[in-house]
Amino acid sequence: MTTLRDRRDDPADPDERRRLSRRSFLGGGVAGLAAGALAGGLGGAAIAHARADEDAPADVSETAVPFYDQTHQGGIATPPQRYVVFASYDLTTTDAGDLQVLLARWSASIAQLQAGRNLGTVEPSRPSGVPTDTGEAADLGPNALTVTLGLGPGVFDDRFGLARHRPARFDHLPELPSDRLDPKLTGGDLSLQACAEDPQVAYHAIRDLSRLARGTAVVRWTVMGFGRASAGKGQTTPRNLMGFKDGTRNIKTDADLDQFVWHDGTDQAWMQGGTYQVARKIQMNIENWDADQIGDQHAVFGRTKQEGAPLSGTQEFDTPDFARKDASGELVIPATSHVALAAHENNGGLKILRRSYNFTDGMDEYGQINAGLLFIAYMNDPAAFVTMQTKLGRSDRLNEYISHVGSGVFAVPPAPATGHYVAEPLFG
Ligand SMILES: C=CC1=C(C)c2cc3[nH]c(cc4nc(cc5[nH]c(cc1n2)c(C)c5CCC(=O)O)C(CCC(=O)O)=C4C)c(C)c3C=C
Ligand SMILES: [Fe+2]
Repeated sequence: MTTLRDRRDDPADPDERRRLSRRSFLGGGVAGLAAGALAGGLGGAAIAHARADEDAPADVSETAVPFYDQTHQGGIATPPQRYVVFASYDLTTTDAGDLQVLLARWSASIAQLQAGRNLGTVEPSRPSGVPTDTGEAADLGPNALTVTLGLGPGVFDDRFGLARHRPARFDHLPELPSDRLDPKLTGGDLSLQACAEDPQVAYHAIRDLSRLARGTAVVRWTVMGFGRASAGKGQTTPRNLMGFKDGTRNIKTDADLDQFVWHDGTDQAWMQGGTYQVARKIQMNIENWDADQIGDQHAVFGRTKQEGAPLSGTQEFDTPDFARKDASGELVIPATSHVALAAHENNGGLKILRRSYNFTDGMDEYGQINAGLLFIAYMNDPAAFVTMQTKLGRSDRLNEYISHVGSGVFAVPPAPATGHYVAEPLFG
């Protein structure tokens, strides 16, 4: 499966930003209007933000990521934006037709939102009219918004008659070592991951898409995240709330995406070009971490804090030497450090694409900081996560400072062609 287009669409590159904006503007007309009509007869969408001027100064608020006619949905291999709002939904219907309509309305609406348009009218002309768009993103521009739509394992249970379409590798995640999952933060029939360079744009997308779901699905759990804690190709490595660079050895090449992330369609053709999404809400015991000595913090991750270098090297991108020993015969990168346990060299070559975000929920009832990592990862077999987390959950030195409290796994189909919708082949 080719991924060139996804990798090229890098809003960090000023030329690419202009190209994306221009392409969305030029390509958005007919398709956008058709999509707007499908999204519930919502006319009057304004193309206010995309620019046709190739020489206009780059502005990330003007960047639009195309939705239709891509090999893969956005928000997976497209460059991570600074903010996320993640939502999992429970279906409240048992009618496959209702699910079909929701997926069609969501798809058409996501296309509008990613182009920087409102979902219909913010200000109806008649005083008795109710706005179809809540309006808080009306002046903000597309801000590289991507909304990634996933289907939970429950979609393929006996409720909708879709069991024959369930991919063989796709099921609920098993209970894993060290899990402390809160049922209220776990599972879901559908997921939406809205990422954007402006938090209000991401929030607006989830708010208005949730409105559209009324009568068919309700929000089960959500996380608002900031400070992308993962690096895409060409991006500097951000830091997580423990102060460490996160994403240094993330998947960054098309070859790795093809091998580890994109589904090849074997056993279920509708998933070709799709992937699986694992979302984990991981709480950090921040006060304890902040009181820890720097030597132990280094040993927990197997990397230095300031530079982010493996303990066997000096520079961030040095290849870790997991066999290297110090003068007293101890491994320089401890065997129970986070990176030693997670590295592909020590897991039969296994890799996953991470797309995590920091989150905070303020303070808990004990006056402690309630914050952590919304860990999101993409892979072509959820068993990759299960294998890794089984190992990490058993032995990771990081476990003293974190708890997995929320969880979900979702099948993410490929992007639809213009005029079609995500997962449409399920209803053929
Ligand atoms: C099951 C998979 C993983 C979970 C869960 C996870 C949680 C988690 N990770 C950090 C911080 C860091 N992780 C780093 C590397 C890293 N982590 C995983 C997987 C999971 N992490 C992998 C596969 C890797 C790459 C290992 C390698 O090849 O070396 C790093 C180091 C920098 C980097 O390469 O990204 C940090 C830092 C936290 C804080 C966390 C849960 C809260
Ligand atoms: Fe990690």
